[in-house]
Amino acid sequence: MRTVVFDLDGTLADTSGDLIAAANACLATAGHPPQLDPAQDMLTAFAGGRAMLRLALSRIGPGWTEADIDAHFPVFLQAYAGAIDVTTRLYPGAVGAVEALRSAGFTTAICTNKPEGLARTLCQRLGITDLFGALVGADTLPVRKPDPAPYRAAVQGAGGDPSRSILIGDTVTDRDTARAAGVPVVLVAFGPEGAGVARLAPDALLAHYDDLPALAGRLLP
Ligand SMILES: O=C(O)COP(=O)(O)O
Ligand SMILES: [Mg+2]
Repeated sequence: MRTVVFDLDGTLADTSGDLIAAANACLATAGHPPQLDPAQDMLTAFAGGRAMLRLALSRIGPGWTEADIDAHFPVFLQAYAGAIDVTTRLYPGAVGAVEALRSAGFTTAICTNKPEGLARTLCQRLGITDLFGALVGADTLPVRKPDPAPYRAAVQGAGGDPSRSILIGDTVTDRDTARAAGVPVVLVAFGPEGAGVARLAPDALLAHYDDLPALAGRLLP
């Protein structure tokens, strides 16, 4: 069975607006004005909550430490959980492509560095839970991407074989996960960097989800 594994943030869905709003809400509880802008800071949003908090605290001033990030992180997660699907949208064609892959006999899974609970909540709100045979999040296993273990768990959870699988993602973390697992990686070219993600030397770029079924067929003949 061939398997296509998807990253979530920045790959299946544009979650950046809600991630940035939650980071700004977290700063507000500490008395700070908003530091992150939905248009300018998308790339950082897709690098995850901690990356957003590091950028925000750097803009406020020097002297912050990783302990400050750790202290802010639960507040950020709580704000995000309360407003996870306000502006978040699936990318055009994503659902159709996953349905087409499944009709063509592929199994599908999600491997994300979002906490599993939040990822499951978001998938339910977006109505895509049943399109995936497995979902592995940042805290499902003791290790997260770019460790290959969550990737392999996602493939196997969907009933697949890692040696007959590919990863669709958006960041260097996804590229490194695929390399560590020894599988092809496709990076989406509709994110904030556009086709600039080619700098990460993926096996292929995906300009639009309509192209994915044919591309998956070529990478996994
Ligand atoms: O929340 C993150 O750190 C990134 O999540 P992703 O792995 O779904 O892109
Ligand atoms: Mg991502």
